[in-house]
Amino acid sequence: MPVKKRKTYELDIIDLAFGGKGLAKPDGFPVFVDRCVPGDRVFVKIFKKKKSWAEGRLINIVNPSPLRQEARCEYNRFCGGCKWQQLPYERQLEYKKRHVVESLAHIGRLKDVRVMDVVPSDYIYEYRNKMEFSCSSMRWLMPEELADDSIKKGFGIGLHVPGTFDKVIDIHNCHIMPALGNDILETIRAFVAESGLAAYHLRKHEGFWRFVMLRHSVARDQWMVNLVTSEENSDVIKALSKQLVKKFSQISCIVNNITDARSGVSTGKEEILIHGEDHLIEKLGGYQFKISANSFFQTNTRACEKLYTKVSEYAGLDGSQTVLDLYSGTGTIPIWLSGQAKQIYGIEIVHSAVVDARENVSLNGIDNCTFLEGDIKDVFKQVPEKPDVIIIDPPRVGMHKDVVGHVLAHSPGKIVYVSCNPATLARDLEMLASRYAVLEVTPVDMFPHTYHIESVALLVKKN
Ligand SMILES: C[S@@+](CC[C@H](N)C(=O)[O-])C[C@H]1O[C@@H](n2cnc3c(N)ncnc32)[C@H](O)[C@@H]1O
Repeated sequence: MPVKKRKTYELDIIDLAFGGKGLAKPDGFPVFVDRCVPGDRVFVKIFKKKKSWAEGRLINIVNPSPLRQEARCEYNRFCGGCKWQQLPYERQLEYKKRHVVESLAHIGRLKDVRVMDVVPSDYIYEYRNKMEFSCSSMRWLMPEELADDSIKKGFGIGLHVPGTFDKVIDIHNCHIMPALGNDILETIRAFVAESGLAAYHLRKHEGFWRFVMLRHSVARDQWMVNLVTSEENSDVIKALSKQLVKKFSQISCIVNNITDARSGVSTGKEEILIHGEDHLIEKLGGYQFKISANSFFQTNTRACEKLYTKVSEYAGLDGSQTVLDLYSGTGTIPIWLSGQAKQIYGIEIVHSAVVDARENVSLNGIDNCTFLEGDIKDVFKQVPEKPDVIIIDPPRVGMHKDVVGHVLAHSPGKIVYVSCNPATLARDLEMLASRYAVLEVTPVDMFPHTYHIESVALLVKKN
């Protein structure tokens, strides 16, 4: 075997593989290494060894690839957020397209599908409209911080080291959210540090401060601050709110979500409105959307408009069709298409998302969108009309096989499949390919500097 666990090796990175990791092949044996660029010569320590592949940790770069660029973010070597910053954006798009093509060919056995160039994100920094930072009483120290005695070693607010639940990097500057978010976070950090209340201990499950969620409305340039705590303490939360509102006129909403759940989920069991309204208003195209603290909304607003434009184009509606939108979330796709269809039905499992969808429909004065609540595999039968077009936008795991069965049984003339995971996209398209021809797939980049890629596929019924 060419490599052994816990040993270090000097390797040449020859490609990028699944999950965005660099690939080296000493004597033909695949070794995956995170945060590498093809053309890098790197020093690597093997930490996982399987029969047919191994995984190594980057120790240092012996010879950087000519492709490599300086990452803008100082936490880039450790943070789980955006690991591709060292790769120029055009190259990121090339690799993302290739990932879609290869997933379709290898997982879905769909070799001849036309895959278009990736639709890029106009903003490659400051593009995320929502960030969720964890509070920790035991923050993880970067190597240079370990040597600095002036650094407070306890409390931190930030993002996790990938694959860990208890290692939080104290992030002072995150480049993928709008810059003001960092100033807001800094004010919160200073307040929390002086508050006399402990940040959450992620192993002992003790402490008051749990998460800070920041949300931004591009349309109104307004911010929501969601302070997630383990219990209620209105004096402290109101004091922080007062400071924030005084300093940042852009904050239009502050809520306090309270949760004693042990899991790292920032959704509160109870929400208390502290300042302003309990939601933001965002716009997509000409439509307005109400976004509450716990609602799902696509995280890159401008790229979402590009995604939905592609959905409209593929749906090719002329006002006469009935559309069924599976996995409809807060109703954004039905509302986006409402002016182009006779009637649209959405199915969504999360109650609060369905409530938001219905509110969003009335907010926009729309009368041809109806939402059904429940698991699609159970609720599908309740759709009162046979759809001409089905839109499918499932979570990363893709479609349940019973849902595939329902879709095939209804066999609409056209299917538009939106996916955030090329692997499950390929698997599901293969299942649909018995009755449908996959005419075209367009990847849309919603997540610059990460290997994630959204895709829209157009399927038409075979004769
Ligand atoms: C990727 S989101 C898409 C949301 C929406 N189309 C959008 O663009 O904002 C997937 C949605 O599917 C919902 N979902 C997941 N499993 C479901 C199921 N079995 N039945 C119905 N909805 C489900 C989730 O709650 C989530 O809102």
